[in-house]
Amino acid sequence: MVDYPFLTSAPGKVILFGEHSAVYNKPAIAAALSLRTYLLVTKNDDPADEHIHLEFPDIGLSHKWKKSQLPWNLTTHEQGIPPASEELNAELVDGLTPLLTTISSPLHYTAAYCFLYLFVSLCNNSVESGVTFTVRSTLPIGAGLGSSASISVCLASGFAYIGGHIKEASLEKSSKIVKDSDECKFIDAWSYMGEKCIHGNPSGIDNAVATHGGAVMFQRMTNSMPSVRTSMRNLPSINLLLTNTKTPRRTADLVSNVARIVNDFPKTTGCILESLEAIAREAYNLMVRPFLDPESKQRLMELIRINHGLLVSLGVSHPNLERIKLYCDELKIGETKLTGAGGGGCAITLLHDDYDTEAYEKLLKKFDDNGFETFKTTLGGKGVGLLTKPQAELLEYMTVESFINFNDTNEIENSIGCGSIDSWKYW
Ligand SMILES: Nc1ncnc2c1ncn2[C@@H]1O[C@H](COP(=O)(O)OP(=O)(O)OP(=O)(O)O)[C@@H](O)[C@H]1O
Ligand SMILES: C[C@@](O)(CCO)CC(=O)[O-]
Ligand SMILES: [Mg+2]
Repeated sequence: MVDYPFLTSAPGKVILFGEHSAVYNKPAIAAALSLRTYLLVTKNDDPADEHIHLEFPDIGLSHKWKKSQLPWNLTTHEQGIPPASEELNAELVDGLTPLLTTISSPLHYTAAYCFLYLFVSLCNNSVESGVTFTVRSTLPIGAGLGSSASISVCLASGFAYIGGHIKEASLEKSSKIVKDSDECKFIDAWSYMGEKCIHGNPSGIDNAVATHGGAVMFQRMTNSMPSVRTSMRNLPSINLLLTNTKTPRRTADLVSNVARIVNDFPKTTGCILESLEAIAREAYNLMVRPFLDPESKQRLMELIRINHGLLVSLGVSHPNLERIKLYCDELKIGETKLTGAGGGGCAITLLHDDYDTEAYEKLLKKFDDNGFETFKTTLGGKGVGLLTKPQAELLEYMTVESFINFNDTNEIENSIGCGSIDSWKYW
């Protein structure tokens, strides 16, 4: 029996090399961020409440469904982990459609669709009504930092916990554990289905990083083989600047546009995808060395520039991303590439060791003038976490209202954040 309220949390990610080519089964490198999404699960005391409530204030979405109206008969709850190749359950997708007709914005629709798909799949009909699922994120949403995967992981882990598919997380996840826990495998596989609801054809890299944390080289395989995730334990300390253009875009649109180009220009794009693979492999070899010597660092910088150029050729840049690159080039600050799906969202700049601090100040001013936002964050953080009552006193008085009313990301992080409360448990 689950003791309400409880919280789950998962990190965003930054892709260093290999976005988009990851969808075509090429290797890519990504690391978890310290920016995270948090899901609060509460139960009210009203016995007459027959609803399940969703509160997604970050995107302005509040909704509820009568529990008895959900298509419970369209799932098989014995199914456990879905195979890597599994498509969304078409009958369930059809069964959910009438429940989403009043939601018109695509941003809201995909979030609610992901919520319902995972909820009906993972919680069974005996789940209590009067439960509210409230999500807050310290990540920018739709900006290339894996917000969709981190919400999918929060939902999949929360529902799997309620549905009894996974057992309690433990307070100390030993850094010596090399094998993935069954719980993490379960959450990874189901959050992948959540990502499918949000953007159709995900590679699985974002949800893998949001589940397991750390830094990885990831490659999706063909023919139903499970993806390969190679942990990169001692990532060299690289000085990265993360800049958000704040230009909105949807990963789903960018991924489907690349699919069209790949289809229309198979030979040309085949070569581009192979080049992207070579870049990720060389970057991996450079980054797993114990020490990044100046020559290796220089090569890494050049790989960043080449990677960005190839992404431009696939049509996933944006004038604002090019502006970031232009300013960094002009002021000789470092090499820049877009990160995530592109089309807006964020860019990363690997800083030269000897960049001029005055030039750096000028750069920040230019970014500010353009309405861009820079982030300080650390790479390689923890994966999916759980906060439950006996350990966390704050849950005694945490309400949906207080959670929604956190003013900003600092307040969220300081009040409940994985970085500030050490009673978070990890699977
Ligand atoms: N905090 C949140 N609250 C509600 N919905 C969210 C939240 N975070 C993400 N989403 C859902 O995820 C969608 C954004 O996902 P999308 O894949 O387009 O961008 P991203 O994951 O931020 O970037 P990328 O996929 O390039 O890393 C939103 O439209 C919304 O449906
Ligand atoms: C664009 C993409 O490669 C990364 C999005 O963060 C899509 C994916 O791999 O699922
Ligand atoms: Mg996404």
